[in-house]
Amino acid sequence: MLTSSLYPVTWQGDRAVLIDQTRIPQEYRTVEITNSESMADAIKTMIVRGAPAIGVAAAYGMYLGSQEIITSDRTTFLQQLEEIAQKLRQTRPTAVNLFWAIERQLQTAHHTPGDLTALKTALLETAQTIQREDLATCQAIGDHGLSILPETPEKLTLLTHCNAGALATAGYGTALGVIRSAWRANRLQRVFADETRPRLQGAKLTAWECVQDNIPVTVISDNMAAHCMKQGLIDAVVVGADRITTNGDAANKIGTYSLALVSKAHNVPFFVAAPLSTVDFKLATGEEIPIEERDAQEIYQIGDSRICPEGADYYNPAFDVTPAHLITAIITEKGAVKPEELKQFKV
Ligand SMILES: CSC[C@H]1O[C@H](OP(=O)(O)O)[C@H](O)[C@@H]1O
Repeated sequence: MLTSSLYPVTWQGDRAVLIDQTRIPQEYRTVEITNSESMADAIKTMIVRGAPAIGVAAAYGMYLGSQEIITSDRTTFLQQLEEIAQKLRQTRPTAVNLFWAIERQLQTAHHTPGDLTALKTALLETAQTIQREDLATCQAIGDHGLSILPETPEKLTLLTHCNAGALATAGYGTALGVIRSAWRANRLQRVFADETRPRLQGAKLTAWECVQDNIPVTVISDNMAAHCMKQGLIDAVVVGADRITTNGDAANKIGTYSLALVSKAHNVPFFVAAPLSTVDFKLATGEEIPIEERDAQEIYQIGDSRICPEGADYYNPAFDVTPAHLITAIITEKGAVKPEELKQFKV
């Protein structure tokens, strides 16, 4: 039974309802999505974000797009559905879940016999299945995390980066799923949350999720992790991932790589929590992962305030890649494994 009640995407009859994550924590608002174009925009503008969550969103976007196609001819329908798939693919390049969910919907379309009404129904059912599977996957990740976290006489203090929580998934979360399971098992003292510049998902979203669940949380700026570890404040680091390659290299929010280096320097276990849908077995190493670069305004502006002078240049990669040798274990729904053991799950 799922214990989280926070779902970033819900299906309500003929529309997807998204929590608008750009407004948390100042306000909790939802956005109704009734067409594929709006879903693509919601993913690109990060109203919905987080690898599994954008996979779920894209899956519903494919169904909404199918409803927009006016033809009774199956070949024409499938051609136009591919155009909708391409529109959704072009939203964000790094999280493999987006592409995996779109491909799964295309497979559904191509392999569903009967008329187009049956095909469209199958697309909705597949989106709902993807969402339901991810909910169960996150719970399993959380529970497998308990087996790998350090055994300490005191309750644990865990550091996380960005938001890999219920908001980033179908619910419950991956890194925050491990944190929630540790909290429920009475093994967690406190969470340290990196603010995670420039979009501040840690300060805004992870802190908000922890407060909602009454989990003690301390927000720190991204340059504090080393100092905290040197003081012995951190027992382990648990982060999410947007794309993991066959050798166990993991792309995650920018700043994860430096956090992994600092963890290694302080001999602090560094865990990546992610569903197997985040593993891209078509890629051998992290060098091949496309890294999204986002608008410079995310760097030079906070809210409505510009913090940098005109005339400066900006660089805004949204992700970086942590090499497998810096990762203690990858926590999946099938168990926690060393990075080099990940290939056992390749089908
Ligand atoms: C559980 S995946 C969460 C993952 O996605 C985040 O990126 P973004 O907020 O840009 O979608 C971040 O990398 C998280 O670790």
